[in-house]
Amino acid sequence: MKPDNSALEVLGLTKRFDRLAVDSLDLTIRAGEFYALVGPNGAGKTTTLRMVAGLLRPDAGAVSIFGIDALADPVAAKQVMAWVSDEPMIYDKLTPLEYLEFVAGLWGIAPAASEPVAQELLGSLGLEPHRHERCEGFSKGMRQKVALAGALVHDPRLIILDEPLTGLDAVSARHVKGLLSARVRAGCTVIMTTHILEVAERMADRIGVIASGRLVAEGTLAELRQQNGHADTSLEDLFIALVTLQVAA
Ligand SMILES: Nc1ncnc2c1ncn2[C@@H]1O[C@H](COP(=O)(O)OP(=O)(O)OP(=O)(O)O)[C@@H](O)[C@H]1O
Repeated sequence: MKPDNSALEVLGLTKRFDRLAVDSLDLTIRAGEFYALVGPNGAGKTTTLRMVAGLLRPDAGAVSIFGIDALADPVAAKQVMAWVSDEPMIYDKLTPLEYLEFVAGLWGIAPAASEPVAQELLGSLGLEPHRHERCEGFSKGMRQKVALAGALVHDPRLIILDEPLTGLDAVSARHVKGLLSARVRAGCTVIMTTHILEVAERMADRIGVIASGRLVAEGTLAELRQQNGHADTSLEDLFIALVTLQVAA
């Protein structure tokens, strides 16, 4: 089911709660691309990514991560990916450095190997001055960055983030965007949900639009514009047009 260069292949992914949240979704993310998933509130973005990350069992469908069947072998799949929730949980009594060393230990990475990685992550996220302070005194944005650093400490090839920029100030947002772009340049694949369409427009190689649990459009910004028939439309206008069409259908 996996084309040679795909990082993630989702086929027929379906999840129903009291109503259908993800509706037989097909999605292919190429290795090395920065992919933004956008869509209205309740469209099924988080539910899709939680199933991909192995946190929620799909009712139907298949998930392949670099060729690993993530439903049959979730441990192997988790080793090559990172999941960063929009509600991060970290250990408050630890300092960022201790937290990263703790997470690295869970992955079986020796402290001698993890420490330079942790220091580099904290530096690139602007947390270096706070590395020896306990997380309990941190703001929401600082906690988000510690959680992101923790998710990257095992050097995942696929990084999946749910709304990573929400609640971050401009400086922190720039740190996170810089870190993610650097990871993509180094060959990682990033999938991110966002409501900040400007971020999708500026950062993503391709954008997927989800509505009512289905992928209703996908492509580069130029391709989306072409599909919509307006060469100079903003992503916001395209988004509203696509989503309105979906609601009317
Ligand atoms: N644990 C749950 N129990 C019941 N319903 C759920 C649960 N999680 C999600 N849903 C429902 O599934 C649908 C999709 O929700 P989801 O959180 O995936 O949307 P989303 O696109 O991420 O939205 P948002 O942009 O608001 O975060 C919604 O109708 C939501 O109410």
